[in-house]
Amino acid sequence: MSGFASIGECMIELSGATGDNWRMGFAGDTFNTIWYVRALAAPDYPVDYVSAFGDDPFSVKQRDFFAANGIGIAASPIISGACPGLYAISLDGAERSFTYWRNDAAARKLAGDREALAASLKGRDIVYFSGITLAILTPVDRQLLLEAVKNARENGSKIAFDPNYRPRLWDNVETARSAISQAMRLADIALPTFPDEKDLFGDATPAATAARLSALGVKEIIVKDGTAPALVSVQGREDWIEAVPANAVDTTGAGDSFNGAYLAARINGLAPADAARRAHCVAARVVEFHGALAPMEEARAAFEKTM
Ligand SMILES: O=C(O)C(=O)C[C@H](O)[C@H](O)CO
Repeated sequence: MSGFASIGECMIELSGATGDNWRMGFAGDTFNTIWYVRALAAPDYPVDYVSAFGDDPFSVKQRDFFAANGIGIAASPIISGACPGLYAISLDGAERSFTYWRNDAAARKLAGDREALAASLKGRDIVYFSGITLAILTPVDRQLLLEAVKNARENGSKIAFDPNYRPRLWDNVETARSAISQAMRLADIALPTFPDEKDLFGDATPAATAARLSALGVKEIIVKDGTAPALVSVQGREDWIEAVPANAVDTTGAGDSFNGAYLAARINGLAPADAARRAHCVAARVVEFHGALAPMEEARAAFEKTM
């Protein structure tokens, strides 16, 4: 087994507006996470972003960007005539909100080719996906994806999952609850954010989130809570890991970078509580940049900083 696969949608991102001038980049929750895994795991550790792509000039630029940064696309299909989705970041102070243009994005077809999906997930140490990955799929494709993840797990991959609840992407709360719980039953590592879990499941505290996920069978649970301490709950042991102060300008990607740094640290052999400490350091640096992706060398410097 070797390598990390992250499944989902990478969009065109508009961030850091000065007046009407926007900076264009590429981002999307599961892509943001693989970006930080790429930055922080060993340089020869294979990482692939599993999605579906278009063939217009922006799709070509997107794939060139991945390749230039050492991120493969495994057997992801390239769909003729399709193009990527787009989102723009609005800021209220450093707090972000998103406007999306993504209904026809190529990524919505990521589970359409079962053989390609199975090939992309084959032999991975870790397969990662999120509630956004589930939300963008049709109900039929959502089940195909969950089946592919289940097969990967049965074949020895560890499954990591972040519910990353975005109410606007779901038809209704019941569907979101059911799909996200189904995914959690397949997860070895859960990386939820407390306010999302409170909204969706009514959890009263991060400890209640950890207890609910543990009852679903998850063994390694990290409950993020913004600038409050993260709860690391692993087989009965609980550690609360303090966040790191930051001069935040844009909180986009904070949770995703936490996940990427956490998973990279675990891949590099660190224990869960130490991995969460590193993850907080990286997330605190990421929010000091506009957009979801901080330069890899900045993430590395934050990750290596002596604690
Ligand atoms: O909201 C989404 O679907 C995105 O993927 C955009 C952002 O990059 C992501 O939410 C940040 O966590």
